[in-house]
Amino acid sequence: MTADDLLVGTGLTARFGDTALFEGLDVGVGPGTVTGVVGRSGSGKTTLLRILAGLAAPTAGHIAWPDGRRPGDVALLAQHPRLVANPRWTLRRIVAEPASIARRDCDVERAALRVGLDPVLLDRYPSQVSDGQLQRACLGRVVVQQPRVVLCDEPTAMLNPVASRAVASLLDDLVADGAGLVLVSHDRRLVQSRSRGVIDLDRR
Ligand SMILES: Nc1ncnc2c1ncn2[C@@H]1O[C@H](COP(=O)(O)OP(=O)(O)OP(=O)(O)O)[C@@H](O)[C@H]1O
Repeated sequence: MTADDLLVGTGLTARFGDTALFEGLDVGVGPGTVTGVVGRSGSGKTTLLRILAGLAAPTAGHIAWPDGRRPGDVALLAQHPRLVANPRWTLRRIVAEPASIARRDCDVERAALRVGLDPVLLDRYPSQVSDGQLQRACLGRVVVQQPRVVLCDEPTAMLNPVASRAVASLLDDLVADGAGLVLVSHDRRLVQSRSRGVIDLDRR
C-alpha cells in the first residue's frame, strides 16, 4: 500500500461457514498500477473482487477510499458477461449505460472500435452475439465509464489468443491513462508481467 492509493482494503477476511477463503488480507490499488490476484478455482478471487467493488461485505476488515469515492469510480468486469448483461438491451445501450447514468454524452461507436467490437453489432441483443463479442461490449462500458479503479475477473477467459492480446493491450492503455487495475486471472504470466504486486490466494 502507498500514500496515493485510491482504494485500500485492510485485514480483509472472507469466511463461508467453517471455510476461510482468506484472512487478514491487505490490498492497495494505486493510480496507474496493476494488482494481480491469482489462485486455484474456488480460492476466493471473485469474492475478493466483489468485496473491493463494495458488492459484498467482508467477514472482517474493511475497505476505504482515502480521498473519497465518487459515483462511477469503480467498474467490475465480470467473468461471465451473460450473467450481468441485460438480455433485453442492445449492445449499444449496454455500452452507453454508464454515460446515461452520469447524464453525459458518449461516442458509443468510438468505444466499440477501441475494444475491437464491430459497430455493426451495436444494434444486436446479447443472444445475437458471441461470448467474446459480449465481453468486448462489457469492456466498452468500462471505456465509456472511465472509472478510477477497474476490477477485472478473468478478462480473457472467453477470448481466443488474438482477442486476448487485444484486451490485455486495452487494459494496459487504461492503466497508462491512470486507472488502478485489479486483475484476476488463472494466467499467471498475464498477471505477473504487469503487476506491482501479486496476491496469491493459494498461499494464504
Ligand atoms: N455467497 C456464498 N455463500 C457460500 N459460499 C460461497 C459464496 N460465494 C462464494 N462461495 C464459495 O467460496 C469459494 C470461492 O468462490 P469464488 O467464486 O470467490 O472463487 P474463485 O477463486 O473466483 O473461483 P473460480 O476461479 O472458479 O472462478 C467457493 O467454494 C464458493 O462456493
